Amino acid sequence: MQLKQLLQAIEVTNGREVEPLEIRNVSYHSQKVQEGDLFVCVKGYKTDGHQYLADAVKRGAVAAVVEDFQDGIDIPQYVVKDSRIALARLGACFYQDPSSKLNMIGITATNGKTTTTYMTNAILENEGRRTGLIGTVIIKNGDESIPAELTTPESLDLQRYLNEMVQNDVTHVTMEVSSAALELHRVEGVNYDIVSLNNMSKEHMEMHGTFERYFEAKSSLIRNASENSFAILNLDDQYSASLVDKTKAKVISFGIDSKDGYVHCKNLDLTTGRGKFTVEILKSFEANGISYEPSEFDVELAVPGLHSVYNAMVAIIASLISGVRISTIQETLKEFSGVPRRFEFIYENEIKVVDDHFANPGNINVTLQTLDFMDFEQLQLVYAVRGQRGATINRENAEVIVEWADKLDIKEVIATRSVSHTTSKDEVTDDEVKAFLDVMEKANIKVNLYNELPDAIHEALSKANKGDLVLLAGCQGMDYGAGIALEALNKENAEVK
Ligand SMILES: CC(=O)N[C@H]1[C@@H](OP(=O)(O)OP(=O)(O)OC[C@H]2O[C@@H](n3ccc(=O)[nH]c3=O)[C@H](O)[C@@H]2O)O[C@H](CO)[C@@H](O)[C@@H]1O[C@H](C)C(=O)N[C@@H](C)C(=O)N[C@H](CCC(=O)O)C(=O)O
Repeated sequence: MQLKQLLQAIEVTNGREVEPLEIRNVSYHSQKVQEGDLFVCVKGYKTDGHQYLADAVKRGAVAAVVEDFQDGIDIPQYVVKDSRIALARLGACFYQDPSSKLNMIGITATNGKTTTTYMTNAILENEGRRTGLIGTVIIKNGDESIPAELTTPESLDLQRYLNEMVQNDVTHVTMEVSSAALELHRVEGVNYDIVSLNNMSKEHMEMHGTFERYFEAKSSLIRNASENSFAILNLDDQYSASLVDKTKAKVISFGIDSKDGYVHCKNLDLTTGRGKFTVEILKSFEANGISYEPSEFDVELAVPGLHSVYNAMVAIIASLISGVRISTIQETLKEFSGVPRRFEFIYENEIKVVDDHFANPGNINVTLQTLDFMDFEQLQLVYAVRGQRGATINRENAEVIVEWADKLDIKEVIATRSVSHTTSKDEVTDDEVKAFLDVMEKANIKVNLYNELPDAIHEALSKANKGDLVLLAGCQGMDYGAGIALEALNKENAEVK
């Protein structure tokens, strides 16, 4: 693509004449630069991309987009105010605006993004749509998928994936939109047909600083949605509800408690472990040429918990807007097997073992609430202290456990200075551990602290009696915590036989 065409996508402030250059590719990491690239210098959290411009030139960059002009560099430099925004717009332009050729569904929330996108994708797929899925676990393009590195990829990579999906005849893409992505302009230039913000609670203070800034980032997905799009908002969540009149999008609101929206979830029954409820369309709405008049239909949900019902409501409404038949929605949700590490039953025998990512107060609250709906003898809780997220989140996580301690009969917790989602145990600080321990001590809950996760898990398993439930809370899934537990349980079974 010609440099001139690309630069029309961004605002260059140093007004230099554009050289007639053919650009092979756009890149933002010097080590990935190849001959003929336009290199975008991004000021990051760890380092400054401007420092790598000389290296990028050596590797073949023929032009650069910078925030600060760099002396002694022998290629044309185009100065912009914000190179992350520029990177996103250049990506959309280079890949010929793929999102406008796709039905794009953007899902945000503090908790439940992954489950909601999986549910929505499963419904669309069962309706015979060719789908893409982008999120924490995988990036799926039609029949193929690769493991994901981030929840929401960097803007340029995101545009590349979307373009690959267009090339592969995908029609519907459901994606998780993280607050980090919104803060760092990764989805700038993505045209959404449907957006949703389902719930908000404290998370990612290490990036946003305050809850207000976190909400500011999250809500921008809704606030910036176009008048041609739909916004699905949850009236039972005060933050989601506050956005009803803050968007140009057509709002389809819903609630379980609230009956003021377009869609109401009633007759909710969670006693069997599977959610059962009735979706009642209270106010008519039209989407993609289909009119939905006041009516109702029943849904059975294969995954447990009230939070799953909220996630399902978003998936159901997104599917109705996308023109999916109600029977497909019902059949899919009845069979939906859930998402790895989101209240995932990894073992169900004399004892049950549940793996949960247990990341923040909001998600811990719904996880413990789900346990409260269930029948079991004693809970054995293995809490992996969260590293690199600060003392506050560990203190607040502990406070939620304490809030549920009476109801769930938690008198003892097995804790481990082990891995969190992104860090190794060596990076868990004493402050982070102490913040958790202090709250537990005050509440008279005994903590057995282990350095190594396997030791903590073995203790929990050896303590568990018939009918007990072991909760692996933040223990890094099959590749670590759940894997260790399963190996031990399978070995034990083999020995018994
Ligand atoms: C805090 C954060 O989000 N950081 C992301 C950000 O990194 P950064 O801007 O700080 O980059 P940096 O490492 O300082 O480098 C600055 C620039 O120099 C360039 N560079 C760097 C080194 C080099 O040799 N050459 C070079 O050109 C880099 O390509 C970059 O452009 O941009 C990088 C490129 O896209 C991301 O990989 C990186 O994600 C890090 C790994 C990360 O862990 N992010 C997490 C917090 C995140 O985004 N999480 C959310 C989900 C959160 C949730 O809901 O749980 C997500 O969407 O995944």
